[in-house]
Amino acid sequence: MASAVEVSEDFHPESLDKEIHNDAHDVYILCDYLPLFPKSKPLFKVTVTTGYMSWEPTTKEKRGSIKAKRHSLKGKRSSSKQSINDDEEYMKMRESILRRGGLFISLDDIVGCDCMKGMESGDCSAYLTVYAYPRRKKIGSRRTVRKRETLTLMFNSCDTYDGNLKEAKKWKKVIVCLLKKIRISDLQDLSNITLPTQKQMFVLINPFGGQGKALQLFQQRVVPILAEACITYEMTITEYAGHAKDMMLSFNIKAWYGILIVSGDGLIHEVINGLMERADWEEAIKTPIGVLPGGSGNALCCAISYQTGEPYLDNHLLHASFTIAKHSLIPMDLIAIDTFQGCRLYSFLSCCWGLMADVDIESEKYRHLGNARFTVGAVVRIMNLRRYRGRISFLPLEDYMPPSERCLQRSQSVVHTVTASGDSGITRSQSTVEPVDAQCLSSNLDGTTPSSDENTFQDVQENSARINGLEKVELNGNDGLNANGSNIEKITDDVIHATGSCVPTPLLVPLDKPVPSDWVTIEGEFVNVAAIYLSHLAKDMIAVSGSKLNDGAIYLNLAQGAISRLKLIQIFTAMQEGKHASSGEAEIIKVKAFRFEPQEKDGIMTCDGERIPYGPIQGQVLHSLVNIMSLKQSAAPQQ
Ligand SMILES: Nc1ncnc2c1ncn2[C@@H]1O[C@H](COP(=O)(O)OP(=O)(O)OP(=O)(O)O)[C@@H](O)[C@H]1O
Repeated sequence: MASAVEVSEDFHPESLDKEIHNDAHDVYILCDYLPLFPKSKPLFKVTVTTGYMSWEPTTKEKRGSIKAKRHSLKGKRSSSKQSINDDEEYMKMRESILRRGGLFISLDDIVGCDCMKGMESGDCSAYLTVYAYPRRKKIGSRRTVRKRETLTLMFNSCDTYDGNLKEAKKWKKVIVCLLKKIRISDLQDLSNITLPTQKQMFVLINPFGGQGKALQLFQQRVVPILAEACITYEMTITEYAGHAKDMMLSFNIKAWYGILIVSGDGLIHEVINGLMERADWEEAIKTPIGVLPGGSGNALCCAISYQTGEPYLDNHLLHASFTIAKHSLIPMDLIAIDTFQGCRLYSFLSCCWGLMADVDIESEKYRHLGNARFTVGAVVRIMNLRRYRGRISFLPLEDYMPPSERCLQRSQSVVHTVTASGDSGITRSQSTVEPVDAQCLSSNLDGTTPSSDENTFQDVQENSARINGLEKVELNGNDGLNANGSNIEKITDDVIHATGSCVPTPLLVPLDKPVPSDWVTIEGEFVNVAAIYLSHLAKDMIAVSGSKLNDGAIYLNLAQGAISRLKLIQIFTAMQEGKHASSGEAEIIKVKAFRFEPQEKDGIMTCDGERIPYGPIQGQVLHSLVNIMSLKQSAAPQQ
């Protein structure tokens, strides 16, 4: 990091050309900053370089006039440390500028700048306002949060407004280039630099997301930040469940920079599945996707903030909007999910069966509580605990060591077979396992009607019928419906349409075939079965604190049937801070692929928080398929 350039007070910007010549990576600007005393001498030396902007008093005499400011800086010094990089030289520079009574702001905290005209008649000055969101200590808390700050430079060396505006525009361009990491080797070259034309964002808003305030929040609190960052957009409000997915099927990927989703995880699921169903899915799924918290859970948005060290417990919308304004593209894994009805879904968050799925769907009736609906739902469900019998198979990502306390039977290299005659049985290479329950659906999905498996095949039929039947039951009971009471429609919609692109999934064999021999199978009774791929399930539910967007891993959360209510409450409590870890009765296993085969007739299964037909499903990781708008990932998540 180069040091700031010392220049005299009568400095003229062009004179810097010579000085920056030997240091082609950094640009320095010096201009008048006269917000308090128009038409007086410059108070500050303003420096802009690749890492920061700073304001310093130019003369000793003038220092008294900014005494108050220097005082307030003391508090800011330590609190803003987290938002700037750790480069030693950079820190030294910052400290020295602050010591001299200056202001310092990291370019990482600046979203944009704009030229303006003075309000007063006769003022021929041009103003350049810089919009920044540095982190400041939250009053009464040890946490830091971003606060909007504007810094205004006045240009008044010319007698005409046009002359001053020309100068202001020039420095605006310099700042924009630095923000966009466009190299400027010489200020004379500035006119030769063409800034990339910015394509618009396609903004999708679910008016029923969360507590139904997504549109209002977007207009009041997001639009101003997008404007400061010069991000243009066109807004579309979804009209029905499934609308976003329909739009994605014919979305013109060439016409837009990216898709900005203002909703919860349900709309993100729709967008991803719409893009993946297209014939050109490989290109379409690379369309940058940004998310703003407009739902109840907002798991992806929380996970992004968590990984980048951005606050999300306080004013998440502001921090997520800042992320969009400053974003880089970070790849995210998707999970290809095959359902027993032959549907292919693409999941970015979770596939759940048991407790978590029950809570997600059953807590819909507490939607008015916002994010708290999950806590209330969890307490209600734990008090009325259900257990589900089934078989879980997975391909471990790392060496898998089952906990010795486990009561369940488990076998490495267990193969379930369905013979040509349709007899269901088990062959195993190592440990002893009881025969598979004859009602296991997955062994019979090829449609054969063997004598011993007749029930099983009927189960498949019944399962489909149950979905239709459920429609009435749930509508009558007003249970498990989404914002417009369309949950069942959503299931039906997915069942009918979710075929689409055939992305290769080499780890998966058809659901009616036994899992490959290098998979592990566990059979028994479970309270919770969840394949999770993000750190968060909701704002205060950190299911897997170590999960990254693109770590190629699925985190299988299994709670066996013997688990106590107390233990479950302890787990849910620990999840609020991400301190939940593997224990004997509740394991977290890192896998590449999984299969769930329920043996109970009734239950709830969810994919990304949306209900899917109840029956066998399987999934595998598709590494780094999606481009997500995020900040650069920080070394350690903070909150
Ligand atoms: N205009 C609409 N009318 C009714 N339903 C809609 C509309 N637009 C979207 N939906 C559906 O609303 C459901 C819920 O939306 P979303 O998931 O975005 O919010 P949420 O459930 O509050 O948040 P989260 O999933 O984070 O908890 C989705 O299944 C989506 O398909």
